[in-house]
Amino acid sequence: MPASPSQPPALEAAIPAGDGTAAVAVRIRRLTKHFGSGDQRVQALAGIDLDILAGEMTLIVGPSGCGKTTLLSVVAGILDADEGEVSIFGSDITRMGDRAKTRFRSAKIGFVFQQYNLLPALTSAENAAIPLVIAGWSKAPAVKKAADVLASIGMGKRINSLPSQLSGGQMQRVAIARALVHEPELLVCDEPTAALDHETGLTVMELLRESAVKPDRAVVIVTHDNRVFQFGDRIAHMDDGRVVEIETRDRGAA
Ligand SMILES: Nc1ncnc2c1ncn2[C@@H]1O[C@H](COP(=O)(O)OP(=O)(O)OP(=O)(O)O)[C@@H](O)[C@H]1O
Repeated sequence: MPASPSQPPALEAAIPAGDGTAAVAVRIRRLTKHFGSGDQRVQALAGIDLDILAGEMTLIVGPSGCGKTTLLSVVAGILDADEGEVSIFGSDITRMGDRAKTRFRSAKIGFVFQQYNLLPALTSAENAAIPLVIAGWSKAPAVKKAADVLASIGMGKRINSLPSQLSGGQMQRVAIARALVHEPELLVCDEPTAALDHETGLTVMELLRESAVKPDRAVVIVTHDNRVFQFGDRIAHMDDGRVVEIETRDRGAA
């Protein structure tokens, strides 16, 4: 169980040592972030130290308001931290200017959200092709590659469907294809199963493990859903803006 927030563990306890073989994909040190000021001031991140390893799925869990989404947003370069370091495969995004960060984010990071955020007038393949078009690909090869990714995740018969013709689980598959199409080094997911029924949520987590966990890529998932904890290699428990415990799952024995 997570430690009590009144008894924060020693810094070393919050940093997984790993077995020395896995590369650190995301190195987070002394990360702080607050919102508001005066009476309204909220310390959302109170000094996060965490290593996220390549080749693993790391889950970030904890009670509502503990800072999970804030942490994910800073790691994804969507939100600026107050202080601290976030190095993604060696590049410290907290030191980048806005334009460099936007470029870095488009090239290196894929996103999956609770709401699928698909464009309603575009087909599955066109939606999934968006990161490639943003990266400068012309439409035909981008849609072709997106269709191949969709086919690889069981959506081959749905490449020409509009979002309104898809179930929630199918829309989330399209969102996963869109997140993976440009082969990002880091995949971040915010509550990817929250809008899905239990069975579909498990299928989406299995799909994320199969398609996204690779030796040279890291996957980070914020979730409330304790039914999907079994899919994580590492579970970082947060409370009150801190990482209070890291659980390691031996998936080889699972
Ligand atoms: N834009 C904002 N303005 C003001 N306060 C904010 C903002 N975003 C988050 N907070 C506050 O920061 C704290 C951490 O919020 P955050 O959304 O990161 O928590 P969470 O663990 O993701 O919560 P949940 O599980 O409910 O989504 C909370 O107290 C929240 O009210």
